[in-house]
Amino acid sequence: MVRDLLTLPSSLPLITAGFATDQVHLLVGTGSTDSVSVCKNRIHSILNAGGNPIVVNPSSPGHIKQLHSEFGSFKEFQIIEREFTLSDLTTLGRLLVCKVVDRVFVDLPTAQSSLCDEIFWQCQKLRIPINTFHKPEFSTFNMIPTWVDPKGSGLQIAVTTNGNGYILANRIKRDIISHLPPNISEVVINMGYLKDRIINEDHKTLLKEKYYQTDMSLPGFGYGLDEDGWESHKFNKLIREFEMTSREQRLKRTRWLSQVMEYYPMNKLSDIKLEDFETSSSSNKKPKQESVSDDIASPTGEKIEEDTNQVQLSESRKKEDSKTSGKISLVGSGPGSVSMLTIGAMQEIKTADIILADKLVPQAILDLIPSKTETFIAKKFPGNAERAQQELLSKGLESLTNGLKVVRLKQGDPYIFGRGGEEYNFFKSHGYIPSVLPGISSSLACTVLAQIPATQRDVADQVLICTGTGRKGALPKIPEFVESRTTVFLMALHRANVLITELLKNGWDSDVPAAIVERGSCPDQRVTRTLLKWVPEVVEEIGSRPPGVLVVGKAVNALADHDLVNFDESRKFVIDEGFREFEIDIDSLFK
Ligand SMILES: O=C(O)CCc1c2[nH]c(c1CC(=O)O)Cc1[nH]c(c(CC(=O)O)c1CCC(=O)O)Cc1[nH]c(c(CC(=O)O)c1CCC(=O)O)Cc1[nH]c(c(CCC(=O)O)c1CC(=O)O)C2
Ligand SMILES: C[S@@+](CC[C@H](N)C(=O)[O-])C[C@H]1O[C@@H](n2cnc3c(N)ncnc32)[C@H](O)[C@@H]1O
Repeated sequence: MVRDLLTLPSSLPLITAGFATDQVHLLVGTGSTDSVSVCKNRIHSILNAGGNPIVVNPSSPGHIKQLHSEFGSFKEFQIIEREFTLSDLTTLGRLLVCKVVDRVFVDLPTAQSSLCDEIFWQCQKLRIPINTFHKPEFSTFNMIPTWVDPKGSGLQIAVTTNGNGYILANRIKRDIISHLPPNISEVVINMGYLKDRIINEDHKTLLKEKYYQTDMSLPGFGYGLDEDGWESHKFNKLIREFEMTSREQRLKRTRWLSQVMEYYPMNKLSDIKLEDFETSSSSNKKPKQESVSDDIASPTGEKIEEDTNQVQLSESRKKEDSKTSGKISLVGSGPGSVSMLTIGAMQEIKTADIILADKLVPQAILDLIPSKTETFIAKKFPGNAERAQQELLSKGLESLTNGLKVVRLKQGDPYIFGRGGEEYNFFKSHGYIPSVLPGISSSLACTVLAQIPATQRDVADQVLICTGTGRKGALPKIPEFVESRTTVFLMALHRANVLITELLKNGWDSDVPAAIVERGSCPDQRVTRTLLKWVPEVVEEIGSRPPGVLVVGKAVNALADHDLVNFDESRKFVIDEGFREFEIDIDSLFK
């Protein structure tokens, strides 16, 4: 690589979102060309961030005129029409910080470029961040091309290539923005609104109570603006729906919103309301109470089944006198990639009157649904899965009695931990025999996507697909350890520590290879290889990118580069990011 090591930092810059409210930012010089566009962009950025831009040593009367006409109406903006002196650094700043300016931008005409060195070292001594235009050697930070949502949602998108090309960075930024849903502003505004409401209504009551730790147990959803903890594994941590502590009860909506942000189709997040949570989580919700009391009891499983029976009775009564009856299919949509959807599933998606989709059905599949088709996405999140299931079934039944073609779009395969069998029985008991279309289950797709041959001669002669979480969050019956078996655990990562402990207690080899395969076949697929004994701490370290499977067995490394998977205490895991989608030209397929 041809790089001028003298000018560019060898390590990557630390990207932060710096607060600049009321700060004084000094712009020394306005550039050596007729255009003041760079200076203008900086002044706009400083004003947008609530700062006070002061221009000193403007390069020409023309520049002064242009800047006054653009920024003259801003009281925060100043131009000092004289040469720069080093004392400006310690006299033009805020009283709060002894008049030291908070940030310096240098863009001097060529004739004054010798000053750059002096300004830089003075700023270093005073610990003032400094950027010198096109001189990285005299800079401690650089501005990066940033898109600011013009609708004021607060969304900003910045891209840096760390010196590989400003134009390229701008183009990458434009490409990212072009892929956002058109209503992204409304999505961001709505999510921020719901977060603030939940914090004010749920968390503040907790803060008054003795046991509430101030360390948010759900990073990425704290009071502040820190958004770098968003992949924490905790937002998906196992919560038993029917055995929540009163504290977990109070944080229920926090978990719900975290999962909605993680799972729900991006473009639909603008329509989510807190009432959605109430309806999908407790159709018999207690009357709203002023303060959250200790006696909120989660409905028991029996209560929910009774409710479901109520749904059945009332719907079946309706059915008797309905004139036409609808049709229903339970359709497996595969792990997520469109290239792994069956033709039958595609046909069902294209011809449905209403689609009832799992929350796990990824965006790429949902995007295939014709815009005219009503889509209802299960709001199943930790702690309200049963109620959401009931809501979904009654929606399906209502549509059937109205004579609609109902497609129940399940993630992966309907009969692999998809409640497909229960749903089949439910609709059959109401006189609707579902047609069931298999899908590629994530349990097998993820092994292939991670380059794991689930069976291979002299490596593995059997495959076991096992849940990590049973009814009401119970542990499954722990399978025996078989050296020649590949075991794929689903619904397991949110309780990896408990599960692994049980496996090791039951004679599983702690050094057997293991792989965590998350968001298989989606653009943000992640494969993490490690050893079984280290899975809990690896999950803790890399955070959660659900949904994910845990694959255990010698087959995990059968095709891997042995140097890469030769783990020890100093290197316990290796990550392989991303999935290269097969290009699918759907139209040509059906010509
Ligand atoms: O490991 C993780 O990160 C979370 C694992 C995970 C679970 N449910 C989930 C996922 C996928 C996901 O949300 O990423 C999400 C999940 N669980 C399930 C489905 C399929 C469906 O409900 O249509 C789905 C997907 C729902 C959807 O996408 O809308 C099904 C399920 N949940 C459960 C079971 C096991 C059982 O009930 O016997 C089963 C399989 C039933 C069967 O064999 O057909 C139970 C389960 N799964 C789980 C939990 C913990 C609470 C919770 O997190 O929902 C619980 C406890 C409970 O629901 O009472 C874990
Ligand atoms: C309730 S089960 C549904 C399984 C689904 N019926 C199937 O056949 O793939 C949900 C679990 O499937 C796994 N899962 C689903 N989609 C996945 C994906 N794209 N990548 C990795 N794991 C996935 C995760 O273990 C998740 O906890």
